[in-house]
Amino acid sequence: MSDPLDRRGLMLVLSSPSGAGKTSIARALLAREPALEMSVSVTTRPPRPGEVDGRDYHFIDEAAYQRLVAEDGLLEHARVFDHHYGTPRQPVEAALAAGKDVLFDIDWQGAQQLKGRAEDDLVTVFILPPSADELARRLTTRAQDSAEVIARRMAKAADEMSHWSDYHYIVVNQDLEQSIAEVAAILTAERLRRKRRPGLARFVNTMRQAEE
Ligand SMILES: Nc1ncnc2c1ncn2[C@@H]1O[C@H](COP(=O)(O)OP(=O)(O)OP(=O)(O)O)[C@@H](O)[C@H]1O
Ligand SMILES: Nc1nc2c(ncn2[C@@H]2O[C@H](COP(=O)(O)O)[C@@H](O)[C@H]2O)c(=O)[nH]1
Repeated sequence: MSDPLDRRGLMLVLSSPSGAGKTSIARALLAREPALEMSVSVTTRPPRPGEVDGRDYHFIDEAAYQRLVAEDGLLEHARVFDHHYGTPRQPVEAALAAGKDVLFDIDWQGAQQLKGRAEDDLVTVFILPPSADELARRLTTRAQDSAEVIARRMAKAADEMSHWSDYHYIVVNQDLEQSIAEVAAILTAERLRRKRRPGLARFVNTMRQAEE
């Protein structure tokens, strides 16, 4: 009998203005979801204190980034806050082929590019902060960027937020635990979608035949 749980992997995208909480939600989700794999982006920005190469990002220089673009090694890529960011193609394709789900922490430009390439497999979530003041507070208390970088990110927040309505789901990240639970619920529901479960038709047919 075919496995009724047999299904296609999905691509779960989290976007938000900088500091709204994508990384915090993503980390918690990965810790509780063994079938979920993080897409580790490449970036030309320097590492923040505590960031680990290969875990948080693959930190690369401009020449390496341009090579990846030229050889079509990135599934999507964009310039964000004066640096280049991109999603390495091969690990995502390998994970999806193995039936795993992949989590992306990317901006609206990246989400738009993925939509153009893999709309059927894509589930997008926009994370909003509870207020502009709280967003500023989070960026400041994270204490990992210079005052200049924080000011630049705050200045871009309104523009980033203008893309909220292009996303399938919206989570207002006031209480972190609740936001994690909400994104986990989205993942659970999307995994159960009929279109992602090709094994179901045979499963039901086999049961129906057994009844005859
Ligand atoms: N619900 C919350 N309540 C209070 N603080 C939060 C909440 N969610 C996240 N934070 C804190 O806000 C700061 C920014 O969060 P985080 O780094 O997850 O944001 P981000 O959206 O990934 O930002 P960036 O796009 O710049 O990487 C962190 O210090 C984090 O601990
Ligand atoms: N389009 C893409 N955007 C990305 C990717 N990796 C990260 N990001 C986004 O960049 C900003 C800034 O990130 P930070 O780590 O410097 O704070 C944030 O919105 C990320 O979601 C990517 O591969 N492609």
